[in-house]
Amino acid sequence: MTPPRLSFIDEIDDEVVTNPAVRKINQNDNTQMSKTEETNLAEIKSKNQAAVQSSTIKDLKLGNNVYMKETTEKGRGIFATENIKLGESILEEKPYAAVVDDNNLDKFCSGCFAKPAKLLRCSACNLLHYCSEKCQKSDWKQHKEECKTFVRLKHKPPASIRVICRILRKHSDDKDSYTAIENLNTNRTKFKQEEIETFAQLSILVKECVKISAAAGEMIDLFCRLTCNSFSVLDAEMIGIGVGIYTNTALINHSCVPNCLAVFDGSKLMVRNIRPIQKNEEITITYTDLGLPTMERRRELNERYFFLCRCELCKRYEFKENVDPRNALRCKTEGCLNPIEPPNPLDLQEEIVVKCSNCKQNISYDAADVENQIKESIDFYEKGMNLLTQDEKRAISQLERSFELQKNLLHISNQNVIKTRKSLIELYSKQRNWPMALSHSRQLIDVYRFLFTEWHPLIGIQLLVTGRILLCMHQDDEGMQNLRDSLRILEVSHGYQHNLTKSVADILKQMEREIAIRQGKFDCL
Ligand SMILES: C[S@@+](CC[C@H](N)C(=O)[O-])C[C@H]1O[C@@H](n2cnc3c(N)ncnc32)[C@H](O)[C@@H]1O
Repeated sequence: MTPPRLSFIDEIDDEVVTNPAVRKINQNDNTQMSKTEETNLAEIKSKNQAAVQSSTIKDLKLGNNVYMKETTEKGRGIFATENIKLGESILEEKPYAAVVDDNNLDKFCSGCFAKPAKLLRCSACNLLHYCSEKCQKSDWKQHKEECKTFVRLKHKPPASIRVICRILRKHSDDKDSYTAIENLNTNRTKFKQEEIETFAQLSILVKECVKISAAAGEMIDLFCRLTCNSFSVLDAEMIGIGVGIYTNTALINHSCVPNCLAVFDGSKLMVRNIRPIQKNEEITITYTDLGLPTMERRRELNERYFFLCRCELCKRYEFKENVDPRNALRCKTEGCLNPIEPPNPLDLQEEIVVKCSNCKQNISYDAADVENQIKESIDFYEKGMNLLTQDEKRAISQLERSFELQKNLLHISNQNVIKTRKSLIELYSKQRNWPMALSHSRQLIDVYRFLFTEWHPLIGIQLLVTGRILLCMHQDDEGMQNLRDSLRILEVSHGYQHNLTKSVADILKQMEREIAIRQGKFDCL
């Protein structure tokens, strides 16, 4: 599962930060940078305060059924002006700037983010690809200067730098629209010194790409804003393909039990509600992967967005008696699938006995042994993932070894089991080993139904995957039923107009027609 938010700093690999060119300029620039920074800090702080205090963003155009309000706990947020029934589009927004990820540049169009069978490559920089001349032309205003830079620089800037450069170029062309960027929350004072230093180093790289006169402090501020406000652009199946800045949607706060989700059609972002919403209820999306254990979600939200999540899901697992299945062991009693608390790494006790809240049996295990098995299964998983592109059969064998260890030890919804199953489904499908792919895919539907709300798109997508597998196995009736169930969810999570929803509806129509012809019920003319 890919979180809809960008891991902005993670995107920038160590190689870029430790690039000698960047270090050298940085050393020479050090004193100047801190002085400039100091002079700018007061100005920046007052600007930020003005922005955060501004429920005064008068020209903010949001959807018809929402308004912005400031709260003491979360700052600005978006709220419903009326009751909203399930599956509506709450906000739709084109990106202020968006770029395709480095490893997807030859797979997705840098203009519309579509994934056609064939792409045209920019013949000057050889880096960006487009689905059509039309897309290339419409992106040219953005790409023109960038293209020259890519040709000039040996080291191609990573996606995070490319997106910042696009923002800065837009700034010099259209100062008014830049207010939307300045209005984003910086959380500047909450970043660690080492993060600010990384931003300072990366600013040098940005300045190599764009001719700008922005002071060092302003640049750092921009990095802070993007870290807390940028989105991973996802493909229709919720896999990350790029990074984008959506200035209105960035006003929506987080919950691990969100009433809405961000889905994308190309680079257009749509916020759709997967639960009915009451008048004046806050609109929420998730900033993190909801398959992660609560402790990890909280840690990520705190490190990245500087808040302690107090949603009902996080609070539920503050109580020891509630075991989070996302990192749980499984009950050893036959037929009992209850989650069992995993060993605490800080606990020195070897033999652990816990009472299963479902079957009431005492479950005992050796903490060191369990930890070793988990570690071993992760090692096999990683070996399998490293072999993915070289040798699919060996990759499967390593992943199967990982799964073998996990299946009797970990809860079915444990994040490690989910990851292994997902990779196995992909590999078995590539190998056309449909029965194995089917068995994992069916299990994953159950897991997602257990973890997520009824209308979560991942359930719809897994039903679609399962339906396709079944059709490949000529199990038409069950395959069609899975596709129908998938369509019902996608109509809510993605909407009728989304290309994915339309393609599932088309497959269904086509299959119904084929089956009718086969059964002689339909005149093919
Ligand atoms: C993308 S911004 C959302 C809009 C923001 N509240 C504002 O005023 O601009 C992310 C920031 O909002 C705040 N935030 C978002 N969700 C929150 C939550 N559930 N609890 C507390 N603060 C939250 C945090 O400060 C976070 O860094």
